[in-house]
Amino acid sequence: MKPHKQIKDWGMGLTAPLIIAGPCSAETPEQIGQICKEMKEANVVPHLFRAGIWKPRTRPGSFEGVGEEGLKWMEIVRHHLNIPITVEVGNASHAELALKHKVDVLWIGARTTVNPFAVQEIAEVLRGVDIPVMIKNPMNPDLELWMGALERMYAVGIDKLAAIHRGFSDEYDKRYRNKPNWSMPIHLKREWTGMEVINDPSHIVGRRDGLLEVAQSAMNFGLDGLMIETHHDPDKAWSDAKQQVTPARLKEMISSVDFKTPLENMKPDEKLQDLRRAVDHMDDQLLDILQERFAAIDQIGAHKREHHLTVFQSDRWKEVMESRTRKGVAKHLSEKFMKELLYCIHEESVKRQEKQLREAEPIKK
Ligand SMILES: C=C(O[C@@H]1C=C(C(=O)O)C=C[C@H]1O)C(=O)O
Repeated sequence: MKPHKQIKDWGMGLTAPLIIAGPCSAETPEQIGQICKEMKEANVVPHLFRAGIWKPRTRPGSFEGVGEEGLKWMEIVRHHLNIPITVEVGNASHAELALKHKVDVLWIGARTTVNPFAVQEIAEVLRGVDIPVMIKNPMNPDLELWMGALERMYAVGIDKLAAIHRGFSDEYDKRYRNKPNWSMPIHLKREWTGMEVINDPSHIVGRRDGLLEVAQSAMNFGLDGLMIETHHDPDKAWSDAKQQVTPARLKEMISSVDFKTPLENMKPDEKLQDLRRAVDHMDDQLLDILQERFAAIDQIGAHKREHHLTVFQSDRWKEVMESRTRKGVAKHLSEKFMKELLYCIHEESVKRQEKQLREAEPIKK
């Protein structure tokens, strides 16, 4: 597959870390004008201005966005700040209207990403159009669905792509509106080389406090930008009042975040090179040990075949799991990590042994 175009190649003078800010919803032309004015005064002009035009609300009856009219107000942003604009599109007609009003960048929200029909319909409208699209993670932590939406865009010729991590709904963990799952963006970056992932702390936290902490974690993990909902009078906002910040606060936040450098295009220094050589050596040792362990597992498998024993032995497995987890925890490895590691090793052991049995004794008909 030919590589997609990263933010720096979108032809808009943008670079990562990308800062996207603007209100949850466009409300009135005055509101958009006031936010722009305060951004300018606070000297915090984002790279990309966001505004929700159509709001997917959980239940009908609350403010559902101003619709097409709001797209006309985006001219106000161009006039005051002269920066590109991004809006969310949730269906084909939104996409048509956004193109008609020359929106610069589109994003697809979490509630749309979960639905391949809707994503495909939007993709059909965008077929052959040169416009960047950002895809928010689906509501549930399903990497395939997230990748699928990016692939649907890529398949119709949209090669200017980025993803947005906005967290996942979690009915038990009330610390967050949408709990971050840092493994997901990292996994996406591993699966799709060069895919940039913007972080959306506003939807993750759902409140003003705690935004900075999440934004910093995103930068520590190596994410590629921040989308922060910004309103001149957050408490009076027509949607998401609790999580929006003023332009002045946005400025403080952006100044306090420590934007880290990805090493990708730089030569690591001597110290890092030495430490990585040590890690390379230890990984080789780990592999040698694993090879020896699986050789022993194979011998146990041969013994089981001879004595007609099942491969899975629950008592032994329980003992292995409990004792190794205890030892690992004593060595400051987390219990979760120990369990996942041991599950993975055990799964491979029983699969190898079962294959041994199957191949040694083909089923006779
Ligand atoms: C190796 C064995 O087979 C399986 C694999 C185990 C392991 O990987 O440690 C433990 C128990 C069994 O489910 C065994 O029975 O000892």
